[in-house]
Amino acid sequence: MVLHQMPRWSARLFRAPPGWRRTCVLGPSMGSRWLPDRWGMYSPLVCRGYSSASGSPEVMLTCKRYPVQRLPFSTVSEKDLAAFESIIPGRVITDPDQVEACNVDWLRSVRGCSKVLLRPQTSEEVSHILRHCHERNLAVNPQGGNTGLVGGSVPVFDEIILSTALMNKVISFHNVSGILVCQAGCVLEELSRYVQEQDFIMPLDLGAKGSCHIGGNVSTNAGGLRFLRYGSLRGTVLGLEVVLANGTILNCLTSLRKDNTGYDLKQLFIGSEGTLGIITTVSILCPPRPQAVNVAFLGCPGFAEVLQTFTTCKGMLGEVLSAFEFMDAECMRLVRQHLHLAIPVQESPFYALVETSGSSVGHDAEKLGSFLEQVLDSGLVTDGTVATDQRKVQTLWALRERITEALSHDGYVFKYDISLPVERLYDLVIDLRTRLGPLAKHVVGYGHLGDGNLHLNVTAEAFSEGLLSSLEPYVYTWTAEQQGSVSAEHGLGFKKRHVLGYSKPPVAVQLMQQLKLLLDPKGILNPYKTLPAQD
Ligand SMILES: O=C(O)CC[C@@H](O)C(=O)O
Ligand SMILES: [Zn+2]
Repeated sequence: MVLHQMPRWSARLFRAPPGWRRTCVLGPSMGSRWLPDRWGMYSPLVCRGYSSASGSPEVMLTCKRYPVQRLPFSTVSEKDLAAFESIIPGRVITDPDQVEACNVDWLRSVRGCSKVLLRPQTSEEVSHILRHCHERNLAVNPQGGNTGLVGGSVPVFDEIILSTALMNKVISFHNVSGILVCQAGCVLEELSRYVQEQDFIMPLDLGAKGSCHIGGNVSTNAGGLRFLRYGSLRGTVLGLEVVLANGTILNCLTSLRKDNTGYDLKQLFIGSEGTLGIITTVSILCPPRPQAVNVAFLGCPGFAEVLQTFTTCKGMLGEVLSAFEFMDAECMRLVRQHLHLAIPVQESPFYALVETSGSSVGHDAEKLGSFLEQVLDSGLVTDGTVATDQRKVQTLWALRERITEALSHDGYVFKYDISLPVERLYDLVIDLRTRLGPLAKHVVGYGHLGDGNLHLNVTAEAFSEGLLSSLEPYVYTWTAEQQGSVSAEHGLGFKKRHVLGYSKPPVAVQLMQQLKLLLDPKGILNPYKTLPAQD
């Protein structure tokens, strides 16, 4: 371990908070108001939030908070319910309490008023449901783990909620190629555990792993914590089965690494947030499980030093580097304050989390040791700690993964997920602190520095139009001026659909609208999402 070669460096032990990273999936009854949060725990915040008896304020209806008009879809009739019941007997949910939980997003920032929740188990059932909805002009909101951050996974009005929760079977896993084929509703953490038992890992990892579904991950093209090493789902997803708006099943479920026959149709459904079709089955390439994983948690005196640490890291750790995340002091303070997690290094203006994943314990430790020596000696890093055993590795990761959760305890959160040239990644955070002054409670910046992805979060006691108008369109204009992306990895959903034009030219937006019309002529699939409203 690095500690032995380098006495200045201390590997410290932290106690994980009780219940940390407990796994759960939606209970079979769906009658419970205790829903798992994105981190797979039954957190008090979520329990309070979903219990109307607790007296916590109701989330304002999306159609009241935002200027949005219901499109002329039909409304669900008794005959429709009977038709659904014949397709999925016993899995048509109309109990208001159960449906309500699926009407509200995890952040408790948007709320629809759907009256019906459907829980199919197979692609054929999804196909029959969509055929009926298409004929009847009924709008449908596909929903996975409901962990999205842009309001894409809950209805805006009374769209039927089609949950993938019961589509949770692994279909096959090939332990030579590492190709996993599974249904869309498999929970990411359960898949991770499943493939790990066979010495593989999932190519993506997210803070929300305990609740999010692989189908949701693919339909939003989720990025996450392993992107730096394993790249986008656009590369690791090998095939998809998708049900189109009219109920047709499109089988592109190949498990081939190479296939240049015609247009790559599956790419249309990756990242289109359920607006072009509902993903029902996924074929995905899993990398072999690394034999040695090390995590270093470092304190840096400034953002310039974080950047230089990253450059040094790439140069010295090269092929074993698997993650480089950064956090500012403000977000770590909130993690300590709201989650009571101990920060293992001296208080610093910035922190970096570096992960290496390789095949040789000794080789990786040696490389990491020289890197740490170099960054410490040159003053790029002022304090740090290293973990090699799994429990400590997870404890360090928790400090990064649980920032979103900590922020949600701080009040209403305005979220921005931006791609920027890495050297400008933190400028907007500094700029906004001055611009917003006391209007904001906290302005924090953290994210996937290795991918040029900033998570800019602004907290306030409550949602406020005034604060919103100081933030938008300012943040988007600023980002567009740097040729950045206004949504790096969270998608556009409902909340960001109107800003697509900041990152894509009019011709591209028009082509997207034409594709939508071609695949979903009645617009029944996840309406009011992804594409800007058309007049
Ligand atoms: O809450 C956020 O802004 C980011 C969530 C997620 O993408 C993360 O990287 O932790
Ligand atoms: Zn992220």
